[in-house]
Amino acid sequence: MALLAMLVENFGKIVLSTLAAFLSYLLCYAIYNIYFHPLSHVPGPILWTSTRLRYLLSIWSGYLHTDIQDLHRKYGQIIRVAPDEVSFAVPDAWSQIYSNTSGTPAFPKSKLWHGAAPGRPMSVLNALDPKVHARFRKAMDPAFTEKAVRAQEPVIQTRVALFISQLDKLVAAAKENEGVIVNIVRWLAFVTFDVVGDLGFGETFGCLETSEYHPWVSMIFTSLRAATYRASLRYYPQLSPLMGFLAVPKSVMQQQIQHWKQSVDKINRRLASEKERPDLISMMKRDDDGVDGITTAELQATTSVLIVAGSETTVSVLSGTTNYLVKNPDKLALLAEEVRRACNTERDITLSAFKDLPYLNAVLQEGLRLCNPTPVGAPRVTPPGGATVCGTWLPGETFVNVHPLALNRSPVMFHDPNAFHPERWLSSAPPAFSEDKKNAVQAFGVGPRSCIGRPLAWAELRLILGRLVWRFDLQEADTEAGRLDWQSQRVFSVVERKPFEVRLKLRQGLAPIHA
Ligand code: HEM
Repeated sequence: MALLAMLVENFGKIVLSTLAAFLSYLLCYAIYNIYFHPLSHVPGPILWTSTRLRYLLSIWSGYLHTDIQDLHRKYGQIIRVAPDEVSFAVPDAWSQIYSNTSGTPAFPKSKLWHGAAPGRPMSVLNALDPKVHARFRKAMDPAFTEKAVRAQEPVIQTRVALFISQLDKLVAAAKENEGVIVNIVRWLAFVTFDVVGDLGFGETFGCLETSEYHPWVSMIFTSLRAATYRASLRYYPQLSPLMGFLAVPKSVMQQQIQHWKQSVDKINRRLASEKERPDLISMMKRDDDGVDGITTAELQATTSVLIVAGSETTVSVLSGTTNYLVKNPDKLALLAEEVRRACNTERDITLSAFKDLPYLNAVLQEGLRLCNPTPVGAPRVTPPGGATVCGTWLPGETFVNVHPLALNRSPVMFHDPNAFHPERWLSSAPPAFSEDKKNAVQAFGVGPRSCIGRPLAWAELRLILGRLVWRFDLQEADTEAGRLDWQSQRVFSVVERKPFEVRLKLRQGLAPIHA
């Protein structure tokens, strides 16, 4: 009783002393990080290097990518962006961090960002052990080679043809010569999700047929934003349960569970069907002992990852590139001229007809440079014994990252870095671009965990953009959504794409499909 009375009487003092102790601890922690931490020699602003709070606020605001780009501009190519994190804007860092180089294995992923969701089987993304990851890649490889993509071409072409035909219907319904204003981001999302759904699940999401997002697809961005919040909170595990509850509403958690169940159902339906078709599921190697292939549960988790990894990225690059093209009509005219000259009729348009078109490839390279779909990069950690990257010694368990935007838009790497100049990628590039460091751009990543879907992505990028520009004249729409500045959008692991409108007209001399 006496103790309780004393506590009540001194409640104010106890709170104040606890607060003072906490603030003193915080101050000592910040002073240690700024002046005595083994990374204190790496330049960076005190607000970012003293605690991780500023970094987290930046993630939560959706502007980590541009904040880090600004910090690189101010503090240099190798900077400290949190007490235990260093960001590199040096091309050599790609191979030194992400590749297996002469006896030094690629730096591992951190559990903090890449742990499997509770109750879910392991997928290729969170197979953290290099040997297990190698088993996944070996089992998946046959589905992602150039040869496999050629076999998958009929599936891709069918979806792209429907994309064109649906847009044609909209154009045909508009007044002659006026064309129609469409939110092209939606349509590009419809086609990329339907392609990857058809290849991954053996059934499309029906987005193109219904001109609507399938609920599974609508959920993806909310899910990724929730996953970004949840992962970022793992930096402070003590606060995680409370803040996790605040940052990720229960309804989103329930939707995520629902999302997972639907994926499993779709994959099981595909596995049970007798359909003989060249899709991803049929080409990945299965082994329920998990020795010479991936198990059914691993296949379910990996296919679900493929749908997201294969669509969110491709749709961002296509939308961003279209955004730059309509704002640069002279470049758009060059592209249209090239693709139309290459194929006289729509039937002539094949993967092989478009594969080596220099200007189409240059436009897409420039799109990948300016509109990187994952501009916050791919975090890794140094091995327990520490490592040297680009001449900078880093203790063990230091977070490291190459922030793509800081390199891709750097005036040190590129002439006129924020402008859209496909010409810089041509073999006959104008002299102004001769000093460009093209190897700074690694949109598909580097090393054993780089993008397995690269050949498929290139096939989709060329066919979808090429066929769009072959059939339609595109113009900037004089609407608010038509003026979207691509670079201003927020990022939560992937770009939070805003509506972007363009005016579409049927190319002169072509008859509408739906006359
Ligand atoms: C323009 C389109 C694309 C871009 C820019 C892109 C970019 C990337 C990058 C940078 C990584 C490496 C991430 C890391 O190092 O942690 C990656 C990994 C991955 N991508 Fe892509 N990607 C694209 C399209 C695709 C497609 C079409 C698919 C398949 C349908 C795909 C499937 C994957 C998978 C499964 C991984 C994980 C690989 C592993 O962990 O071993 N991506 N992608």
